[in-house]
Amino acid sequence: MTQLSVNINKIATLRNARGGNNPNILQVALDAERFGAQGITVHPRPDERHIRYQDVHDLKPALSTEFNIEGYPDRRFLDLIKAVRPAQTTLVPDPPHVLTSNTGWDTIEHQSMLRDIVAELHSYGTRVSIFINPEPHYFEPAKACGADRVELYTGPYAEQFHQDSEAAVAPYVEVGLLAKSLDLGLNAGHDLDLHNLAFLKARIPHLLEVSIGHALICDALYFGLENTIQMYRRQLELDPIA
Ligand SMILES: CC(=O)[C@@H](O)[C@H](O)COP(=O)(O)O
Ligand SMILES: NCC(=O)COP(=O)(O)O
Repeated sequence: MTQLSVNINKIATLRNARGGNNPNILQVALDAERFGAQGITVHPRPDERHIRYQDVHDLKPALSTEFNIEGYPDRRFLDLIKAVRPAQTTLVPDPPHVLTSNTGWDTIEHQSMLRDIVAELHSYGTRVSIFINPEPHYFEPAKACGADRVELYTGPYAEQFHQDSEAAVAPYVEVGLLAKSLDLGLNAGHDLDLHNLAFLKARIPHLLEVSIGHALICDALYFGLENTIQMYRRQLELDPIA
């Protein structure tokens, strides 16, 4: 079964637009869980333009599903993980002012740094996932770093999906099998939506988790949060597409 982790960064973006506490992040996260989210994802960035470090501290004791914290592992981020101890930490190589995540780790170049960081994070009792492009040469080094899982960066898949869905998914299927052979758990995320999700899941049935924020929150404007979360859950439960 593939778990749906709802990324609530966009809720924080909306809240921050007026400086108050509307919408209330904590309430939205609890409602998302009640509506069927199987995890909550946040990606605090150094400028705290959406989720703030304090939000992360406030969320942890309230949540009853898996908490996934994504981010670049600078000292402040590592100390946050040490304090909060989420179920999963996803390491993302974003520089400070990037608009949004746009690539995975070069696990060859950053092998020794990642190995040290994964070991430190394991000492805090968190599962560690590494955000990664669908390129086979990065997978054995990711395993050698000690990662429990990898999260496939699905931005390029989403971009190509409408032109040629088979070509778009092919590299992901290949590395999905490679991850399985290396005993690396498999997550996926970035720009997944109601159009491209079921196809990805059908081609990579052993996906353990997808984290979805931007499109899901946009859809919730039209369908409501409860309906939307249920719609995404159903995409993950459809029979395989021929
Ligand atoms: C790693 C990843 O793909 C997500 O965390 C995504 O980047 C969301 O971050 P933003 O909400 O800042 O765009
Ligand atoms: N890890 C991906 C994530 O949390 C959400 O990405 P997006 O759906 O906001 O593009």
